[in-house]
Amino acid sequence: MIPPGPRLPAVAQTAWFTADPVGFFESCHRRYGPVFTARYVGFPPEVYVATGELAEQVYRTDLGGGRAGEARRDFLEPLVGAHSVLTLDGDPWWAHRKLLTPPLRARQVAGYHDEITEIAAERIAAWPLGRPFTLRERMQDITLEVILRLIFGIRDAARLTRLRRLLPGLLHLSSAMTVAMAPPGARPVLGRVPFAPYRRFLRLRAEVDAILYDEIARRRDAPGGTDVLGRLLETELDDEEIRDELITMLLAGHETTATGLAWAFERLLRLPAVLERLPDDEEYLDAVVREVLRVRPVVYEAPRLLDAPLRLGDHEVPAGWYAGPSIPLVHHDPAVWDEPQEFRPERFLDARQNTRSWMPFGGGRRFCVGAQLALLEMRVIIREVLRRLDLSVTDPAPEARRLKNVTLAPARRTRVVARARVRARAA
Ligand code: HEM
Repeated sequence: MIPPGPRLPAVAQTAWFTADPVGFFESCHRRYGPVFTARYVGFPPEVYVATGELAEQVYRTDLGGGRAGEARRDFLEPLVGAHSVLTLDGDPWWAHRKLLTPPLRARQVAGYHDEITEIAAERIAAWPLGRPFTLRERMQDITLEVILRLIFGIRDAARLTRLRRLLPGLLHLSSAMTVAMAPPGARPVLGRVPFAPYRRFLRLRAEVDAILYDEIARRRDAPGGTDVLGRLLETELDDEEIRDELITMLLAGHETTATGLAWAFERLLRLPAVLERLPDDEEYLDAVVREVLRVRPVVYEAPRLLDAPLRLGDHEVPAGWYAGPSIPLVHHDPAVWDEPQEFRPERFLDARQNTRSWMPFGGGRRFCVGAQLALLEMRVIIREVLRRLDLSVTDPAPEARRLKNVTLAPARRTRVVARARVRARAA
């Protein structure tokens, strides 16, 4: 039996999902149970599952029968190119994944701790005091810098300045343009239309690529370095493949981590008892980060495009459809999470916690390759902010979750006021 779902026309489901993704998931779940079908304009039907156990069954298709790469390719290829671990599948995917994993392992990224601390301290020192501002952009500024210095390995001040200026615009144009304005078949034409966003995107991309290829050439002449680019240059990847993977890590790791941090402060500033125990208890800080990503997962889904029909309990999902977890629903499964709505970091201090139902980074073989870096960044940046500043919110009401590209972001972008700490917290 095909999983049930709303009878509304696809256009109405798309509008509902876009306006309130979590509300849409919750309503479908209540009405149709833990496996349901949504229909969006321009895409094959998508089946969502609401438990960790069912999600695992979908992730098992990573061994054959499901393609995570193809599910993302149409949106991402204009920016990440044809050689990205995000959009490849099968053997070519594995060839890249094998090379990208070692430099992003926990032990490797631990070596970035001090430099992330420095970047955060430098940036936080420039935040305004005593007047409202939005934290999300400030977090994007920090996570971009981490990528430029520790992944791209760029040290040259002029180059850093140019990329800081170019990359936010490129990312912005690419998300707006690929989804809404440039279906794959129309791209060659749109690329020639003066003033079309797609043409502007191509121009910006060419500017960024010129800098990246130049950097790659320079580094081939002077090998070494502990950044991720240095490690990729030791592999058999050619320049174009390396360029594509650098942009992939930027795209996958910049806005996601910044949004996770924006949610961390959106939650913490409304939870004085939790805030009080921060930031110096490292184990508790780690639990706080994990709990933030549970109650406010940044990425809401991790679909696979099915090559073959997939059985999920009493249901069968046809080949050619998408299947994957609704991550917010899995993270609020009452059979696994005691009082799921409550923010309780202590859950993660308990070693028996069921981690199968915690999937902010997806799962299966396509599990986020940058998860360890993201977790480290979140711990370090939260700690550095709290050591230096007292933050307060401008409006005590919780911020709603809004769709922002592939993420769920705080609607008011985490609006706060900062004051210097009278006595700095212990360093
Ligand atoms: C809080 C921050 C982050 C979140 C919530 C996040 C979430 C995710 C999710 C849900 C997936 C899809 C997994 C799946 O399909 O099962 C993914 C994939 C990926 N992420 Fe992350 N991510 C974050 C940070 C990063 C960072 C910092 C990097 C790199 C530096 C990164 C690189 C990637 C890559 C390359 C993939 C594709 C993996 C593959 O298909 O083999 N992510 N991420």
